[in-house]
Amino acid sequence: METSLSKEKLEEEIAKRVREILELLGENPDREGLVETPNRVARAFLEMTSALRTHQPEIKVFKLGEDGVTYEEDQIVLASDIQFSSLCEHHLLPFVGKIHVAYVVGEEGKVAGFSKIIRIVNYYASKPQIQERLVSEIADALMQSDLHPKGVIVIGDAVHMCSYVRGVKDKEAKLLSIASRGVFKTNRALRNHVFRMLEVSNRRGFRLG
Ligand SMILES: Nc1nc2c(ncn2[C@@H]2O[C@H](COP(=O)(O)OP(=O)(O)OP(=O)(O)O)[C@@H](O)[C@H]2O)c(=O)[nH]1
Ligand SMILES: [Zn+2]
Repeated sequence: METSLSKEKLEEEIAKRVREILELLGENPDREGLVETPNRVARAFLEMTSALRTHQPEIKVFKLGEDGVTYEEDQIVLASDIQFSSLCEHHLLPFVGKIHVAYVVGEEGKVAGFSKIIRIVNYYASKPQIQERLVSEIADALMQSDLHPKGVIVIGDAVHMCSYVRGVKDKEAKLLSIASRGVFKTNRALRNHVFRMLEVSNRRGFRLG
C-alpha cells in the first residue's frame, strides 16, 4: 500500500501503536526506560522497511573491451559474503546472513559496479518477506537491468530469529536458498563452478583489519 504520510507523521502513528502493544503486553510505557521506546521502534521498523517507500537504486554498469583489452568471454563475476538483514514476513523478526551474487558477463560485455550489487541486496532486504523471494527478486533485478548478463545466481544463507529465539528455538539451523536465471538455470557445470569459486573465496581467509 502506498502511503502519503510524511516520515514524521508515519513515525508518530507507528509509535502510537507500539505504545499500545507495550500496554497490552503488561508493560508501563511511561516508565523511564520505555518513554522513548515507541519512537525508537517506529524508526527501526521504518529503516528496516525502507524499500517499501523508495525506488530501486541504479545499477551502474561499465562496458568491457572499449579500452582495447580483450576480456574473457563468459567471464563469471562473483560478489560474495554480502552481509544482509531482513524481516521475515510471518513474525516481523529479523533474518540475518550472507548473500552471494554471481553473473556471467553478457554479449555486450558489461560488468556492474561492485558496490551497486551490495546496494541492490540491501535494497531488496529492506522489507518484510521470505528468504526465497529475496534471492529471486535480486536475481530478477540483475537480469532485467542494463547489465544484460547471460545468467545470474543468487545464494542466500541466513539464520532466522523467528526460529532462533522463539518457536523451535534452534540456534544452529540455517536456511540456504538459491535462485538461478539464464544460463545458470540450464548449465549445471556453470552452477558448480560458482560453488567452487565460493569455496575458494571462503578458504582464502583474506581479511583486512
Ligand atoms: N521457507 C521459509 N520459511 C520461513 C521464512 N521465515 C519464516 N519462515 C517460516 O514460516 C513459517 C510460519 O509458520 P506458522 O505455522 O504460520 O507460524 P508459527 O505458528 O509461528 O510457526 P512456528 O515457527 O513453527 O512456531 C514457520 O515455519 C517459519 O519458520 C523464510 O524466509 N522462508
Ligand atoms: Zn518468521
